[in-house]
Amino acid sequence: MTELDSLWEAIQNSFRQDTTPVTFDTLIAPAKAISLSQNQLEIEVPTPVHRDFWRKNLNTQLKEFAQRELGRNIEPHYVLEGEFTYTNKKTEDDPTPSFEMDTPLNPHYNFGTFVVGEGNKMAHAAAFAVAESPGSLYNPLFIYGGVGLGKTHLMEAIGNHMLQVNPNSRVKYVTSEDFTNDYINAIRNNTTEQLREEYRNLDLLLIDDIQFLANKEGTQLEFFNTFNALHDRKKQIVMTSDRIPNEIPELQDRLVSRFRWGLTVEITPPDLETRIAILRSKVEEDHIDIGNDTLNYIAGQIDTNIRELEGALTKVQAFANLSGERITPSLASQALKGLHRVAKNEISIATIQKQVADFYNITQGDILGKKRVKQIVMPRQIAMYLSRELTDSSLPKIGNEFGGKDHTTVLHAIDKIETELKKDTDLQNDITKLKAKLRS
Ligand SMILES: Nc1ncnc2c1ncn2[C@@H]1O[C@H](COP(=O)(O)OP(=O)(O)OP(=O)(O)O)[C@@H](O)[C@H]1O
Repeated sequence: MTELDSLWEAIQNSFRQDTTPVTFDTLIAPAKAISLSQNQLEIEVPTPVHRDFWRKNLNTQLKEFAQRELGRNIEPHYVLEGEFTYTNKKTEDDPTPSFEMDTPLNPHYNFGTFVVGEGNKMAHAAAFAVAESPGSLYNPLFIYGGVGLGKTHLMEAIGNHMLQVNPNSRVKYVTSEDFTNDYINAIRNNTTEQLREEYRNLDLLLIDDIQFLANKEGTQLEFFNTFNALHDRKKQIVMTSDRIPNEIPELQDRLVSRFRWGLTVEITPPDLETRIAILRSKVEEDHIDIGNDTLNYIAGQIDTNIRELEGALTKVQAFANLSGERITPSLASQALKGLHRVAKNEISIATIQKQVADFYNITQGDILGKKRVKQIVMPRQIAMYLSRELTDSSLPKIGNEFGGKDHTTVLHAIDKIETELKKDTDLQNDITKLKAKLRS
């Protein structure tokens, strides 16, 4: 063993004794010492979140441990393992938590039950770091990604962790719709002062699905003031959304810029290994007897949404209970018959364009083209909307497949259709028919 290896082993052991197993596994164990000179120890870390956490929370201890081992002072230097796609802005310093909770968190949504994979490791590390250092490391933390990928799970895990460390912490979890309703009710009942008192004295505010603040001017102003009050006092704010802040339509610029003060992290759909690991952890937790081959089969059927993945497992279990048969890949295939047809990857953007064009008696060329007449613009926007709904494609990819259009055009189309859908029943019927056709 080299001097560096034995030094690092000793340092890691000291950290292991000094921290909880989950902190150690998440933030300390992934770091590796890569070189040691007279006074500099170079440490490689997997993500910028790890680097920030080491710099801010572990640096002093690291120097102490190294001094104890080597008998001299060293200066740690952190380097990143690779490049990461994330947006990071500088943050503030120091807080401490204390509380009472009126929105119960789901106790299952904790870090221990969260399976870490390629698509969520950055979000997981950031959430954990925030739970360990609320208000100081990344404030706000903004987690975004597709439906059913674990955003709420991670967000509530932060709350559960904080409450575990300090049961008096004031933690509140709300969806942005709850926040809106609270605000409207407070105006109606003349209780805005109480509402402010409640929200502005929290240690941790978790706001889910923040995109629903779009178009709500009054609520946005109230939220802006709540945000500022909490941030000024170095209290942690965590938000989730299906998209990045500047893609949320009609969100005031001052909110967009505040949302980007902290860290914005994306969760992307899990790869096959992660899906299998999620299923495995679920069957172990529920003591279900299912072989790896069946788990592989189920994980192969659903590749986008973890909620659907869990639903598929439940379906297979129910099918086995009803039929009294053992769970095998062939039983799973029977139980999930028909499911694969609606799996997102089965439908291509080209098929959507063709079906929509046929439905509205125009050509696929019209859909791809640039004509701005109403009879074409609306079907084009519907096709873009369905491409987002029924495939996994990103906005730029959809734009590309629609004759090289910009992703903001796609976003605009989706928002337009979503808004129209709220009031136009003919459009609702058309979309239902088109979806049924595409899935048949
Ligand atoms: N990495 C993971 N490990 C274990 N379970 C997970 C993981 N990711 C998601 N889940 C589970 O998948 C389900 C859906 O997750 P969650 O509700 O957090 O998704 P979401 O991204 O908030 O979805 P939505 O966009 O609908 O709000 C939950 O039961 C959650 O526990």
